[in-house]
Amino acid sequence: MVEELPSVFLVGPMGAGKTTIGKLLAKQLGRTFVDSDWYIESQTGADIAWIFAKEGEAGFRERETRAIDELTQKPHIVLATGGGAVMSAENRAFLNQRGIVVYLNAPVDVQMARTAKDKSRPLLQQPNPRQILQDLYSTRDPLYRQVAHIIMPTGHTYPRHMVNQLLQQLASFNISSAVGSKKE
Ligand SMILES: Nc1ncnc2c1ncn2[C@@H]1O[C@H](COP(=O)(O)OP(=O)(O)OP(=O)(O)O)[C@@H](O)[C@H]1O
Ligand SMILES: O=C(O)C1=C[C@@H](O)[C@@H](O)[C@H](O)C1
Ligand SMILES: [Mg+2]
Repeated sequence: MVEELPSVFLVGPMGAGKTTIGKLLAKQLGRTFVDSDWYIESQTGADIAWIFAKEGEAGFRERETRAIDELTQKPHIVLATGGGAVMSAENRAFLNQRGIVVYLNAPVDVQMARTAKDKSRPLLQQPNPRQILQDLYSTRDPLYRQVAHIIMPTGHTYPRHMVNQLLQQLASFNISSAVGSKKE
């Protein structure tokens, strides 16, 4: 972990709000926001659906580990990770040891509602996405918890309110807002 300016890494399932919250949090902290899914797409020159179709999930995971290794070495950023990033022990060590990890935790019903219309997540393009989200949650929830320094439920809270709550928790890790947290 970089002592002076630790980065904040957001983990959690698809639809938990990592990208949404991450962007707002970075703005409040005056930091650069990076999304590992977007970074992988920009490095590859192709979207995630294309990578899964051409290289399989295994190919995507190799790219993801390279991206997580690289991005977790950057100080002073807010990083939103892909929903499956915690599946690799190597990624978990990079995340847990190099910054403050926040687990954004949303119930499966909420994940379902938030991801239903978006076709960009290849793992959910199946006849029963709810079951897939449920199965992924069962496998991954213990791993998100294992790697996290802070756990925040996101299911029923507006993004701006979530960010204010998160800023309060991050203060105890010496991470503070550059522009001050706004009241709802
Ligand atoms: N706290 C919230 N309240 C209401 N809607 C939200 C909240 N957080 C996110 N959303 C909405 O849910 C959808 C999914 O959010 P987002 O893309 O941020 O999830 P994610 O965790 O980054 O997912 P993925 O792992 O697939 O990248 C978006 O349409 C976003 O606007
Ligand atoms: O939960 C997952 O395994 C994934 C989540 C997304 O963020 C992307 O990283 C990709 O669609 C895989
Ligand atoms: Mg995202």
